[in-house]
Amino acid sequence: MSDRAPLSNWLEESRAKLARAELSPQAEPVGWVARVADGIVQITGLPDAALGALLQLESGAYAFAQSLDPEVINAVLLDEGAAVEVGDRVSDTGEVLQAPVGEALLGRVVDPLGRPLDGQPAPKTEARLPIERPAPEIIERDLVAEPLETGILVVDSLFALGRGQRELIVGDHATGKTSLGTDAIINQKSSEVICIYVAVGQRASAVERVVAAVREHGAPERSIFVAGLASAPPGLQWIAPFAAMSMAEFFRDRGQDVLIVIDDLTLHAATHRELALLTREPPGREAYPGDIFYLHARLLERAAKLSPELGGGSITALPIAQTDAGNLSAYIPTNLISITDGQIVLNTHLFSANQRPAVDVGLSVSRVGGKAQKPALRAVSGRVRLDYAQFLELEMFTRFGGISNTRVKAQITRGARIRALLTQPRYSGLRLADQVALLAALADGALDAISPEAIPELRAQLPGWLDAQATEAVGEVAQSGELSDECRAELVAAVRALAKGFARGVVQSDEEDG
Ligand SMILES: Nc1ncnc2c1ncn2[C@@H]1O[C@H](COP(=O)(O)OP(=O)(O)OP(=O)(O)O)[C@@H](O)[C@H]1O
Repeated sequence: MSDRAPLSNWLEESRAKLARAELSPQAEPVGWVARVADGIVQITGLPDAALGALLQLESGAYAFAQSLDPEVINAVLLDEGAAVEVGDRVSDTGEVLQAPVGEALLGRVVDPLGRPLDGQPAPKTEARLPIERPAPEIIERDLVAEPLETGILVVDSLFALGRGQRELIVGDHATGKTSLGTDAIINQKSSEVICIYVAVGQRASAVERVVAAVREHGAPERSIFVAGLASAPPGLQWIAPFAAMSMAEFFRDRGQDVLIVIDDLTLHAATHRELALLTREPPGREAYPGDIFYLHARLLERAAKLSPELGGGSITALPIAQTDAGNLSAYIPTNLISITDGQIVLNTHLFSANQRPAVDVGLSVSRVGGKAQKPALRAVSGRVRLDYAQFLELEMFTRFGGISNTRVKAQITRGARIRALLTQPRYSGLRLADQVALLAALADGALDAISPEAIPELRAQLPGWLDAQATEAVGEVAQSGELSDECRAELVAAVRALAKGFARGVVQSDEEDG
């Protein structure tokens, strides 16, 4: 009897505790891996998961829901070599896939999820944003009216870019596409623009070259390198441009200007096709799924100039696309050409003829940037395009025989000089005043006395020479963006004086000039 008293006390206490307990049942969405192959996991038992939901597998690996069926979810793995087995538990994190954003990413090389690839500690980012975000509404946008200077004469004078523009860089393999994008990033050294380079499906060594070039010549402290490397799971490559766009939007929303180079969308399209085929989406033209246009349109629409009420920030996008045998009418290049506000076409023959950047001026176009061009540059670049186009046509005829007409001869020598001017080595961006001085001098015949072969050396010496000989004009053009008659005269006189040395065959060094 005495043994039973403690037991009944305990029972009573427990009953009282249970009565007091507030039970709030919690359901945790849990699914199971039904199939796993080629970076794709098929999951059953998560009927409420959202498209793009971030899912965590039993091994700790992450995947995101790429397509939803009533019975099964196709999710793309985001972790390399994740040990996934059939029957593993999968939980829905309740979040859509997000990318870390913030200033801590500046100067860093990271994967699309913000994990470091540069051997340094993980960046301490202050916020996260979904990788898929809506593009700004029409009412939220402003006109593209401010130039984004690339420092590359052929681009800035003939196909000027504006902040908030999307301009495709398109060309065959090894025609200088990456170099053009990298040079545009490097030239932002003298601006306040934040730069993001996104590699999709590239080799690590190629990304390393870009990082090294920006670190040596540009402003790495204002640049972010996001790499979805060829060796990374296709899921990571797929999200890379979207994650990078969210990283760009963080700065845009603070009123800053951002330049994003996406290298390249042809490989991104191939990754999208690979994932779509693995998840058994119906293949369309060239086996790409039906949403391939929408995929890139919704990505690139996010690059825009915001209205002053929203801070006036901008994202300028330079997506890159690769062609085969110069075929611009292939599926992906035509899609991208119709999504963007223009294209810079790079030509293999020009590249082999050492005319670099190998920009095909006949096929390239900038649909909005011209309006954003600084008045000083607009004033002097008007004729160049026409003169150059005429020269290219005339040059073809000269191949069939000698030219006796002096006017035609003059046009050809002038064209050859324009070609020499538009040929520009890497890492040698020109300032606005340098570009204006060169084109004004060309128009006024100040370069007529020198041979096209001497032009590269003249161009190399020009910035230092102008700083010394036309200080006021350089300052005025840089500050106002306008070109007064006095300024123009001062700049042309300075170029004429520099050209004199070359005309005599004497290459003056800066010290001699000083
Ligand atoms: N303006 C230039 N002057 C001199 N060399 C250049 C110039 N632009 C590019 N190059 C050289 O051309 C080569 C190919 O350039 P790049 O890698 O940029 O081409 P790509 O089209 O991006 O190649 P891929 O198809 O492999 O992506 C590089 O060695 C680069 O240094």
